Amino acid sequence: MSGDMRELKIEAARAALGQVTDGMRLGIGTGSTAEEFVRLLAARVAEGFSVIGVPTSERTARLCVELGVPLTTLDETPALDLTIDGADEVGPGLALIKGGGGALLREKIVAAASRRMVVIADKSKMVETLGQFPLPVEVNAFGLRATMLAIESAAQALGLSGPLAVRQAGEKPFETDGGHLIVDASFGRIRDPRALSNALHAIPGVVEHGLFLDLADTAFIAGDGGVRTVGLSE
Ligand SMILES: O=C(CO)[C@H](O)[C@H](O)COP(=O)(O)O
Repeated sequence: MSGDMRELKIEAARAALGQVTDGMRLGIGTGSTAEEFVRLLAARVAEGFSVIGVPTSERTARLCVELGVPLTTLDETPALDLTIDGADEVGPGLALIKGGGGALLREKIVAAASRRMVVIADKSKMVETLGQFPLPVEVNAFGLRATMLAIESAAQALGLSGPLAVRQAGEKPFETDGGHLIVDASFGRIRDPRALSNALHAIPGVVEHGLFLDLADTAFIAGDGGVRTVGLSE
């Protein structure tokens, strides 16, 4: 990652930190941008700021522990004030593609348990139509081929097609924190994300997918001219 790109992620994360107030119960996202947020948050905690966080992945949990950000679980704290997370794509109406880091299931559970979700990203993530980034679909390993066929035909019924790839981690399939697999679906432009979301949810082997609809209310998008605040109407 170039230094400039990292700087943009830090700027977006800093803007999101401005939304955090003392005593908040936070959902803490996954990925390189969310990790910049954790670093900034940890510095505030070291100054005496009091927050408690639910991490959206084991990776984020490890970083929080290392940097001294207090953690809880969603079972102990089932209602959160604010989730801050990155995204792979940010489309109109703050529809998102997430799951590039493989944490989409916990990310969606945590975001849905939060009163608000704020997205932090650099400008490269803003798109007119979702789908240039392959859509991650978390699936149960049982019946993988049947599930992939079902995904293919559900997509086809919506006029979508393209290769499906089981995500790999070196020689082996990538395994999520929940012990599932990820199928990355390169459908191209997804003109009706809601229809695709519903169709994927109807497939028994699909655990969850990376379309985040009606979850985020604000995005802080960092570009060369500074950080742009994007609301639901944009
Ligand atoms: O959804 C995610 C992880 O599952 C990440 O938020 C997404 O992949 C963006 O990551 P980064 O900030 O590293 O670009």
